[in-house]
Parts: sequence; C-alpha cells; structure tokens
Amino acid sequence: MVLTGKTAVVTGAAMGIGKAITEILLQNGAKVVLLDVNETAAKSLLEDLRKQHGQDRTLFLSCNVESEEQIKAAFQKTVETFGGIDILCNNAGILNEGEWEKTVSINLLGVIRSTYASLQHMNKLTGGRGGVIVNTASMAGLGPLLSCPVYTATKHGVVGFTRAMAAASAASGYGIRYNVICPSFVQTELLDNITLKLGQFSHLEDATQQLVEVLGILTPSEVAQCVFELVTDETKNGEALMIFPKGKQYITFPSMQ
Ligand SMILES: NC(=O)C1=CN([C@@H]2O[C@H](COP(=O)(O)OP(=O)(O)OC[C@H]3O[C@@H](n4cnc5c(N)ncnc54)[C@H](O)[C@@H]3O)[C@@H](O)[C@H]2O)C=CC1
Ligand SMILES: CCCCC/C=C\C=C\C(=O)C/C=C\C/C=C\CCCC(=O)O
Repeated sequence: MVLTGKTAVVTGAAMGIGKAITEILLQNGAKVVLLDVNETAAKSLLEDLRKQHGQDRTLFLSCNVESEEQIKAAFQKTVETFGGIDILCNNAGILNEGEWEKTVSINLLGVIRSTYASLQHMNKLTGGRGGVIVNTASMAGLGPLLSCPVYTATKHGVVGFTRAMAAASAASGYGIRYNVICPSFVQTELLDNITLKLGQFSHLEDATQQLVEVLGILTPSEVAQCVFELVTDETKNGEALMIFPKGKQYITFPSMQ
C-alpha cells in the first residue's frame, strides 16, 4: 500500500509509540488524525508536526477510547475532514494492575470499540474503501508477564481479537487487513513509576527488571518501523509480529485444522 493520499487514525498518538507511528505515517505521505486524552501533549505535538509536514495533513481530536460515543464522533469528523479512513492504529494503552478494570476497558475493550466503529467507514460492503488495522499488543500478548496478570490478559485478548477479525474480514469480503504488533519493553512513559502501577504485584518488580536486562529496551521508532511494514505490505493479514531489540519475528501459531 502506498501511503500518499491515504488517511490514518492513530489512538494514543500524543506520546511514546503512538507518536512514533504518527511520525512514520506522515513521513511516508499519509494524512494522520491523532486521537488522545492528553490534550496538552497532543496539541504541542500537532504544532511541531504542522511545521514539518504542512498545516493540512494532521488533525487532533480529543478522544477517550473508553467512550464509544467519542470514538464514533472522532471517526465521523475524520471522514468529514479527509474523506475516509484507510488505516487505523489501535495503540492507546495503559499499565495499571491496581485499576485493573480500567486497564481492561482501555487496552482490550478500547480496541474492540474502535475496531467495530471503524467498520462503518472502512468496510467495502458498507461503502468504505477497505484498508488496514494494526493493533498494539505486547510480547505479554504471547506469554505471561508475571508482574502484570491483567495487562497480560488484555494483550492476549488483543492478539486473539485481531486474528479472529482478520479471518472474519477475509471470509466476509470487508477488504480490511488486521495485524498486531507484540513489542518487548519500549522506552516510553509507560515504564515510569512502575512500582505504583504493579499494585499487589509490586514485589515482582525485580524479576521484571531482570527480564528488561535480558531482553533490552526498544525505541518507539523501531516499533513504528514494524507498524509501517504491516501497513504497507498487502500480503500481511492476521499476522502477529514480535519485536525485540535484536530483531523481529512473525509468530507461527498452532494450526486448528
Ligand atoms: N512501553 C512498553 O514497554 C510497551 C508498550 N506497549 C503498548 O504500546 C501502547 C502504547 O504505549 P506507550 O507508548 O508505551 O505508552 P505511553 O504512556 O507513552 O503512551 C500512551 C498514550 O496513550 C494515551 N492514552 C491513554 N489512555 C487513553 C485513552 N483512554 N484514550 C485515548 N488515549 C489514551 C496516553 O495519553 C498516551 O499518549 C500501549 O498499548 C502499550 O500497552 C507494548 C509493549 C511494550
Ligand atoms: C513472554 C514473556 C513476556 C515478556 C513481556 C515483555 C515485555 C512487555 C512489555 C510491556 O508490554 C509492558 C511494559 C512494562 C511491564 C512492566 C514493568 C517493567 C519494569 C521496568 C522497570 O522496572 O524498569
């Protein structure tokens, strides 16, 4: 897929991995709508992006992925402004084992809300142009991160939901590809104040820190490069791409047939 003239929506776009995804899509010619709850960070980023890429290729819309109403309004505004949606990156996520219901609501239900709301605009069967959705899971979507059971559960959910949507889309003729990235640790604010975020599992922080030392830490732009691959390579549908500092690997799951 060539990105020139395409419109992308990125959730959690103001910082970290979402910011890097936004930048790589813009650098390659797409128009990008940034959705986030952090208005201060998003407006400051938007100002920089407009200086670099022009005034008319970006838009920020305040949107909490916990709200179906806000997601629908943001997609409607995107279509009114840019004429459609070709690419959706469901990236917003938190780590908070104390506030675990909120973690499920943002990390898993947020992806489902946004994916379902996007169908109206992207599904070829309902007048959309088709396109591609890339969801941000984690390596914790493929195996257990011992200090974060609920975070782990949400990311396993995102991997399963993405693969099932890919199969449903292919079988139904939606014209939408669905892929998921599974990065190991990434240098972002999600890793700040980790003791507090681990809640009742804070005693397992040292064990997690050891895992960080073994696996190393990615930069957001290394992750964004992999998102770009899944967006542009039209042969990729239903793929889970594991990303770690030493490389990347497409996951082979057990066959169910
Ligand atoms: N940092 C890491 O080590 C890893 C992060 N991830 C995943 O990457 C994604 C992005 O995280 P990071 O960039 O690391 O974190 P971050 O904290 O730097 O950025 C997250 C962004 O999402 C936004 N956000 C949070 N709740 C939201 C909501 N309800 N609605 C809309 N926007 C919301 C925040 O305002 C922020 O801009 C998350 O899904 C996270 O689980 C995956 C693997 C590793
Ligand atoms: C297969 C086993 C799971 C490996 C998971 C690897 C990385 C996942 C990272 C994330 O998605 C979330 C990031 C942070 C996890 C929590 C704690 C990190 C502690 C870091 C520190 O103490 O500095």
